[in-house]
Amino acid sequence: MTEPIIKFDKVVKRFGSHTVLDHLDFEVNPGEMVTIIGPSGSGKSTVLRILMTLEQIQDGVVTVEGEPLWHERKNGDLVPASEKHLRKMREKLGMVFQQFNLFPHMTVLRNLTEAPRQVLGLSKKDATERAEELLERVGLSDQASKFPHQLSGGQQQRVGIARALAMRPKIMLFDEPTSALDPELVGEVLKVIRQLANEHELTMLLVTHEMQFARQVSDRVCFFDKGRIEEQGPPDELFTNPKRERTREFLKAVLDPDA
Ligand SMILES: Nc1ncnc2c1ncn2[C@@H]1O[C@H](COP(=O)(O)OP(=O)(O)OP(=O)(O)O)[C@@H](O)[C@H]1O
Repeated sequence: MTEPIIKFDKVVKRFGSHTVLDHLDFEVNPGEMVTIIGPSGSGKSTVLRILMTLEQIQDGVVTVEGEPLWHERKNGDLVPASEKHLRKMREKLGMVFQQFNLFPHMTVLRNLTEAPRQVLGLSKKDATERAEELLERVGLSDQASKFPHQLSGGQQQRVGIARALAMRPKIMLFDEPTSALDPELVGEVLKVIRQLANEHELTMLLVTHEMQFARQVSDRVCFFDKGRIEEQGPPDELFTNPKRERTREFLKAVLDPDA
């Protein structure tokens, strides 16, 4: 049996007295494309932020490629992770944010070369070659010398995807990557994500409100509610024949809001 590349084992996440993830068990297999859907506040983004080490957990264990993320093994025990361990683990993951989060004062090319040079120690030539190849993949070869504010939202988000890919992560996390975009710009970003999913080289975890897209590209859809997975399965099953009442209510509300 394949070992999961991501595993949440009874993970608890609280903000003050508010429990956002309640003993969450969740696994993703290598090369899998998993979409997380669910109501606002159900903890979807928190799952990604924990994986990106942007949020700490209060209980349970998260493992990435079989190694604990927030802990280190010392003499057979799990102890809180050092900054060095977190840095090493973080290199396995890339994240694309809702608000793009590009460096505003750097050109598109520099946005892509900065981390590979600073963090991975690539030469300027190698980082530039890698960046140019990625810009071609996301259809932005002619925009390399522009600054982010000179691009449309859809183009900025494609730079955001290329920038995350420039670090050659094994896992890509997408946090509602199209929700800040004008409707006519959503398609160009989904097209790039679809290409990546079709290549099957990366493990991908996508939080989205784009239900049709989730249905088309995912290997598995997880419906989150109140910090737990209420239901999960292949998209055709979950969308056409949801087993849980809560899933049915949610899908009805988002797919047929006027009914
Ligand atoms: N830094 C924080 N401090 C306090 N509460 C937070 C913080 N971040 C998130 N929360 C709370 O945690 C809960 C889950 O947030 P999360 O962003 O994971 O939800 P979500 O399912 O992604 O929702 P949405 O679809 O609206 O983005 C929410 O109730 C939110 O208010």
